[in-house]
Amino acid sequence: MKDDGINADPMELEKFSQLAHHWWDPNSEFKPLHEINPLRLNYIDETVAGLAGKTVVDVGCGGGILSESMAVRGAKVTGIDLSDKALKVAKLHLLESGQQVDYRKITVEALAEEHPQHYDVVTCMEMLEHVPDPASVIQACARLAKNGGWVFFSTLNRNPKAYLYAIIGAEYILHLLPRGTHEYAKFIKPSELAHMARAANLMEAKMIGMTYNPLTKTYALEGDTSVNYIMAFTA
Ligand SMILES: C[S@@+](CC[C@H](N)C(=O)[O-])C[C@H]1O[C@@H](n2cnc3c(N)ncnc32)[C@H](O)[C@@H]1O
Repeated sequence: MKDDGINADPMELEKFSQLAHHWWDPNSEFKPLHEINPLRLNYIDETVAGLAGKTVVDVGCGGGILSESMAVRGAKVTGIDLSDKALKVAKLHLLESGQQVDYRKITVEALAEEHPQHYDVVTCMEMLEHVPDPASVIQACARLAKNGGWVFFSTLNRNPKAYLYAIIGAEYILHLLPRGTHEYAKFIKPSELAHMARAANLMEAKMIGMTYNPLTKTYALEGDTSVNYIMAFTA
């Protein structure tokens, strides 16, 4: 936790704020998020046996790519983030899409105080590697879920291959992401994520890898969790 008691890195938030106006451009810095979105959306939808009618909170929602797509599937979605600009873009996009998402600027820890055991599904994707204290986010996500509800995290694994693919490959060679997007030390091994989740009383249910093939320029969900992965837990 930072000195001000807020579990956020202002420089990380600034990074996303600077780029926020590109959020819905599928050929921008956010291209990877657009491309992985159908994969993770289907994975979540199938895992929870249908998002339709479920209450969902999307933690670190950014410009709302995942939040909105879950609303399209019929979920009642709240999206939270601490970047004003990302939230503004997310809200503006609702005017275009006609979808409904309740976007709020609030820390996940504060929302968990406000609405403990409230949501059927909690998603926290590509966010843990950008916060000072991921364990605190995991605790809060666990607290937000109803008993028996689902909690999803996705993040980057920490090993030499992940460094090569996620930083050298994605940022320096293929230019999929701006340089400085990711900091290797903040990557999280699945065993570490599972440990923090168990400490938050979550039960590990399943895990899948998210891979990128630079030859076909396509993403896939498969068994290889060595670079990027999604872990699903029940509360
Ligand atoms: C890589 S983006 C991912 C956006 C979205 N989850 C997705 O996968 O499409 C990371 C997001 O986390 C947000 N973020 C970083 N630290 C945060 C914090 N402490 N609380 C809430 N959001 C945070 C950033 O503002 C940014 O929108």
